[in-house]
Amino acid sequence: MSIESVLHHLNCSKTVAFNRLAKTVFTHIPEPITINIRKYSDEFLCPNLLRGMDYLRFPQLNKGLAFTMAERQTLGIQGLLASAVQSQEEQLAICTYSLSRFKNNLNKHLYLSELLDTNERLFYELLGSNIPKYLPLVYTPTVGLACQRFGLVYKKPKGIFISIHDKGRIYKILRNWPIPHVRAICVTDGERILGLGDLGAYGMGIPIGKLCLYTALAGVPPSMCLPVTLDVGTNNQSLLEDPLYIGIREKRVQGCEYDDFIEEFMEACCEKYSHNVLIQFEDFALPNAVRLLDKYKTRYCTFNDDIQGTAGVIVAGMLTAARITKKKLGENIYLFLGAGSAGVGIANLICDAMAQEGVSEKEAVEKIYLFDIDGLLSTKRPGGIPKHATKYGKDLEPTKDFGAFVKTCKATAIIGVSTVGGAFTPAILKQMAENCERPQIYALSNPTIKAECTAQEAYDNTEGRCIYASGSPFPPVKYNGKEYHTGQGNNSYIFPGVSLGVLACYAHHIPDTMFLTAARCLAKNVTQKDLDMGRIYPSLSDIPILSCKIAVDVMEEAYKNNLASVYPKPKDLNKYIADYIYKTKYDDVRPDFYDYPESRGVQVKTVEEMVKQFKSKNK
Ligand SMILES: NC(=O)C1=CN([C@@H]2O[C@H](COP(=O)(O)OP(=O)(O)OC[C@H]3O[C@@H](n4cnc5c(N)ncnc54)[C@H](O)[C@@H]3O)[C@@H](O)[C@H]2O)C=CC1
Ligand SMILES: CC(=O)C(=O)O
Ligand SMILES: [Mg+2]
Repeated sequence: MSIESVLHHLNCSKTVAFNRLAKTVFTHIPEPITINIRKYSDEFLCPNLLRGMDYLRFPQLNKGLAFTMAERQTLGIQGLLASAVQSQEEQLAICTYSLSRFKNNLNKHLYLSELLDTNERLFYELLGSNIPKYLPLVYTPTVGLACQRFGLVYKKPKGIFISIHDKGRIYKILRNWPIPHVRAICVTDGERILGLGDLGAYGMGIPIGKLCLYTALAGVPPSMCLPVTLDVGTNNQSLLEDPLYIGIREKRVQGCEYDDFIEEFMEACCEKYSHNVLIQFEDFALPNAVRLLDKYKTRYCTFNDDIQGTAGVIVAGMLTAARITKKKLGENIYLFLGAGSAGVGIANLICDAMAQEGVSEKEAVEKIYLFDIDGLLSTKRPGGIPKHATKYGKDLEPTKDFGAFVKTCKATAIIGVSTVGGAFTPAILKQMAENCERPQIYALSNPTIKAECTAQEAYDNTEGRCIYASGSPFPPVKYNGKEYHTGQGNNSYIFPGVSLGVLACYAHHIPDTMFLTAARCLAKNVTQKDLDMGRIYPSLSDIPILSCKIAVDVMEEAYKNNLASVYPKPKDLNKYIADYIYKTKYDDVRPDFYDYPESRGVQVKTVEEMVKQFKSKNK
């Protein structure tokens, strides 16, 4: 279809046409788009040319049985649907019930994935209806399993795979994505998927899951998001031999070839989607993660979630813990198990937060100890200290005995980012309880099996005195006849809000300070009720509201530091964000074109009523 025929059909100018089309199909574009229409001529969907069936085929448009009779007649889909007309609430009740019938979480994940392929708004409506219940099904821990089984899970394209053999053609491949106005890309090369190691192209589940959270937790319109997997091979032998493996069956490419490939990818993204397209790096392995962030953070609108997002959420937890312990950040001793992307990212942001308390960098660094697979980061150890963590090297004798060191350094906070499930043994936890009145225990490795200790273990071994957070959710803890609901120290509290703010004001860079801003905003929103329940984070259900607050603070910072590109600055940022975000409720199809009387006449039932009705019918 040529652009000329589209314009002829619409009888209007190119820019007006595009804005009208884009606004109709992707109804959630808040700002006018000024684009080079030629660039998009071969790649956008024109609603006026859509055939009726397309309204059922495209998940962005589909409402299933919720199309009213008037809409069905208007769109020419009468008869393609059964006669019943359902409300979105009724559909939600059916989905809630259907999902509850699956016993296995991977099957639930698959059900949700299919719903996303069928009816996007219903999918997000369902997710939003109970975030604590559904988040673990689209995110950690289930997403880890889905990645491991991605060969079975993979059905329809939800993102783009770019392989090392596509070098020289990345721009062309990006053009194959059917939606033109992508604003946020989440990219992985699959080398460090959660704590599960190198999953190669199976890692695609992660960018898909993270971008789902952009929408579910921050209202970023899904059409703006593009998941990408860079398939540079895998060093995971079992995948290379797995008949179901969907990636290239070669060892990982490294060195200059890898770097050139990433460079071409970054350039192609900007050429295709404008220079401030946001690129979130996710689950890259250690040397690449740190190196690429350093290389690109001042050249592109980019951040590394494992380094910076994680730092934001953990510093927020520590700021909240300070309200319980009555100790400033600078009055603690921090001991890390794991000195990789997450560990050093957190340590660096703790230093930045301490600097705001007036602690010098030297003093801050003195309060932070890190262990990696080779033991304490000691200047005396053979093999030295990895470059990204040099400043944390201590002039102490090398040791690999983390447990003994908990006592030696008198740690008041231990942070597990090691991928070693169960590494915080009962002895270590007991020692923490001796070190201070309210020890902080962060068992952050994902998925659940990789957590350094469970919530229950932490309580049981610290006489219930610990302040605990984990990367994946744990069931409530029972201790001394009381129930505690511990918090999830997961970057999902931070990256959706930061990205929303960055996207909304078209910020062209994302400095580290934005993550401290987000951390402070998150910490400020923890209530006494949260603390009484045993958690240092707000409820997961509050994340959508928190993300909007974080976004507003991020935007304020962007304007203050001349990083924003939307001018004049909106007068009311809260309203601007509220208008910006994706709406999961169905809207009427082309109500301004057609004025059919409503023919539904269906009594709307509540979700509870529907579930009850279904249960009684299916006994
Ligand atoms: N809760 C959250 O929001 C987040 C959690 N994570 C989790 O943290 C873990 C680590 O992630 P990254 O830092 O990105 O990985 P990474 O690969 O960059 O770092 C892992 C670190 O653990 C160390 N390590 C490995 N085995 C060890 C052992 N037996 N003893 C001591 N240290 C050991 C490594 O030497 C390395 O320093 C993963 O499980 C990941 O899922 C990561 C980002 C966010
Ligand atoms: C949460 C996250 O980003 C990770 O475990 O890698
Ligand atoms: Mg990650």
